[in-house]
Amino acid sequence: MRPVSKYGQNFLIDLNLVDLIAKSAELRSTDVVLEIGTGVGSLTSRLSDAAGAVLSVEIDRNLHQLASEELQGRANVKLIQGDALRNKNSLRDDLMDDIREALGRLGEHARFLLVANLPYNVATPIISNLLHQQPPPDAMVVTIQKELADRIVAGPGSKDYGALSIWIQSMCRAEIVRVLGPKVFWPRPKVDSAVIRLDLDPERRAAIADLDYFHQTVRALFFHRRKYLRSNVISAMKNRLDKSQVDAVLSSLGHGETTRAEELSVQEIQTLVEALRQAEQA
Ligand SMILES: C[S@@+](CC[C@H](N)C(=O)[O-])C[C@H]1O[C@@H](n2cnc3c(N)ncnc32)[C@H](O)[C@@H]1O
Repeated sequence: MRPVSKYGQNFLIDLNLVDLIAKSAELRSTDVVLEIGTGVGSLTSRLSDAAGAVLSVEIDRNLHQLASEELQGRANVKLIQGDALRNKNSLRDDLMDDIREALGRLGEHARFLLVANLPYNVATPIISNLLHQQPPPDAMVVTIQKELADRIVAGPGSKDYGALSIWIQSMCRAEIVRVLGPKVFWPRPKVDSAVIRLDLDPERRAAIADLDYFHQTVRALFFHRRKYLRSNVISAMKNRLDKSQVDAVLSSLGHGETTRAEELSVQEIQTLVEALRQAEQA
């Protein structure tokens, strides 16, 4: 078998780590697990042992074929061959239909989790997009590039803190479970990886009045990192709020002319975005 690098094929060869990922998910028999990147099915079989239903997607036809043979007879596993993404930013449509169907079947305590050794090139859109879905995952336990994990867990003032940290932390508790060096994969990637765990906080998510507005605005606030917050807000609100309206919102929240977005906590950014949304509606 020859790995296809454009598909981010770095397989975990240390099976203890495959176990660590599966164990970190603390699965129950009423859980529905989405895995993106079946590979040859080593993580899939462990997920199938512990969960109620596993839906696993693999883009590579040959791997899908191998995994289908490997996982034959496992009634709680559904394998899909194809791209998990419809386009750069959205999941393919049928995945959530399958998830909702399985959740309905497994009863009122059923939870939805993403557990995967993600293909690195699509890890960000997969994680970000799942938080827009209904339902979003109750938890995600995934292997990703360490550099991406650092951005996800970063706090104010850190160079890694940005729109992605805020989008995820506004809804989830985020922690790095384990840093993995290149040696535990075949072929070896050039960079370190990390297993991260994200736990959804439904109350925090419900506190965001408009998820699409929030996500877009947060991205715009960090668009020009070197600029002050005020100038990023003015650009983001172009043709929607004039400068005096932006200044009124910023000063009501105590943000001065030299405040930068990366100095604000997740909560402060949330409050600011909601104030801008309400000012637009006024
Ligand atoms: C990092 S490997 C993980 C494989 C396996 N789960 C493991 O742990 O060894 C990522 C897998 O995702 C697949 N993949 C890449 N892009 C994909 C996409 N857009 N949709 C579905 N699968 C994808 C790759 O072919 C590869 O098998």
